[in-house]
Amino acid sequence: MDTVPVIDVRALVDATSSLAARREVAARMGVACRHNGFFYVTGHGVDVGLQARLESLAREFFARSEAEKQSVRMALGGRAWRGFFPVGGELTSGRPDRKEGLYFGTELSPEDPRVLAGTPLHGPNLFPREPAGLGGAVLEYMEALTSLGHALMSGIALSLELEEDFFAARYMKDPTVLFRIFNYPPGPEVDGEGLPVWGVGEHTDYGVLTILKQDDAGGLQVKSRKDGQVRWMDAPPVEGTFVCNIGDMLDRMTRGVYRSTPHRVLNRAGRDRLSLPFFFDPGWTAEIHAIDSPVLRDGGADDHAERWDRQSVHAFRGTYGDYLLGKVGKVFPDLRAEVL
Ligand SMILES: O=C(O)CCC(=O)C(=O)O
Ligand SMILES: [Fe+2]
Repeated sequence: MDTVPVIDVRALVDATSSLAARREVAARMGVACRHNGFFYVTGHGVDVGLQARLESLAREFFARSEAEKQSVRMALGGRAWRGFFPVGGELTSGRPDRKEGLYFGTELSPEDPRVLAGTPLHGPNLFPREPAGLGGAVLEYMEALTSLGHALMSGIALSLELEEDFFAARYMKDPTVLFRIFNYPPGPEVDGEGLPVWGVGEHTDYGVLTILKQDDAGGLQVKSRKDGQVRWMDAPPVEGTFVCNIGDMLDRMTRGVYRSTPHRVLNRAGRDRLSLPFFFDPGWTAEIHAIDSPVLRDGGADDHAERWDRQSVHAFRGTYGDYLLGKVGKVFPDLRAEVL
């Protein structure tokens, strides 16, 4: 399998589908998850008009002046960790990425007990005043993608011979939802010292499932292993699809049978690249455990020596909130000191 497979997930989204049809989709997802952990989805039912509106409003935002964009800078979002960061502001893999972005998450009122208690990454969003419709479109999109996330997780549960609501019941009753909009400006592929300048450096995602909308610029690459050889393969834009990939927590839960696969971005299009990753992850206080299932008895080998961060997800004990905080603190070192 040298390309990222395209899977029609209509049966998972459609409440009237047969169990046999859902199992068939799940089986395809299972193959993709055991292989590279990446697949495209079609038949997802997310409104095309909403996607187009969001994309165009996002482009409008990034085209504004730095000063306007800074009016919603992340430091103003405080512990909720929301808002704008400029190009070079995020260090995914220890070095500054060539991207700017907006961070969003579940909209919580300042009176929510978790916000009152000062829980990091919880709070109201920091929406720009202009373009005026952006905040509303983001909320609508997050709601649509949350439904899709539940549908896809039911497929992943079936693929592991678990109850369809396994993840919904145990981990995602109150999922941690983070949503980002990134703009990758064009630029030279190497810096003054000849080192590559990534849009996003090599990394794995932290949670369970990422659902990514990318524009037509391309540049996303997935690390693949074949006969012991590492190869970077392209995950090019495919009209009407989302790219899905699994994160560290599903790797942990499946004992490494479903691997969180490293990926990176290099914008070679010579123009801006827009991408919108949606992270559908376990509840903040959910304790992450390996799933007890015959299918997962012979888990994959511990891979920490080969991982980009040299950490073992299998040695991790704690809640998803603990895991996530450890990671975000590293990618925004300045902000960490300021707001956490
Ligand atoms: O922009 C992309 O295509 C990928 C972004 C990504 O990997 C991430 O945000 O975790
Ligand atoms: Fe990622």
